Amino acid sequence: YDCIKIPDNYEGYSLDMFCIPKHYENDVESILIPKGLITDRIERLARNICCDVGKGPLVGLCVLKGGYQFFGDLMDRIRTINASGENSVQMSVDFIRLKSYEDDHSSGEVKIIGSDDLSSLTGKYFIFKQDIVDTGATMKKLLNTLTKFKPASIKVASLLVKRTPRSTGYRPDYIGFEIPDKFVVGYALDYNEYFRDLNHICIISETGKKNLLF
Ligand SMILES: Oc1ncnc2c1N=NC2
Repeated sequence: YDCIKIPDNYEGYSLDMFCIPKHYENDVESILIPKGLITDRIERLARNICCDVGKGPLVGLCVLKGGYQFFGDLMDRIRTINASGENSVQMSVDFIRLKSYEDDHSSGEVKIIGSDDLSSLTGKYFIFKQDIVDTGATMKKLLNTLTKFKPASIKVASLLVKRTPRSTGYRPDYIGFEIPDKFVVGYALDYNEYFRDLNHICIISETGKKNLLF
């Protein structure tokens, strides 16, 4: 499947065109992807996934924290499709957090914490929901770690993929938008835990970067 490619020189929408919480109006440069566009794009991603997954069962794996908004919205659309379509897919969910090993040179694996029981993955179809794939390094490590559990198939859905020279070239199976190499926030994407309560995907301002540092 192809995805929506936002060009490098795209400036986004002015803050005056949409609603931004007052507490962020100085920390955001422009609106890159308004919430409504995200919602409509997710509806199509859900249809693509349902077409491919066949009879399932499907395990939806949410990579916290950044993925929770995308995960919730995508699973909601898949449920709607299941409720109305002629073929439906039984779904379950699991939530994981990732910690890269302290001695980061490690065997290209990441530590997965918080999931119920990864051995339940064996023989199941599954869809990862990732908020953003930047270099793709974490995703590759994660897939390394998970294939050990012999799932029937692993597919990855990412709302965003960054066009960056630092990319490992990893491409998820379902992508919402390909974006320029800029730091984006909102729709659960954070900067030092800020902006998770911002609906639209925005470009952070220089002021924001300075004010909201650790
Ligand atoms: O642009 C980004 N915004 C938030 N979080 C991350 C980003 N890139 N990698 C992680």
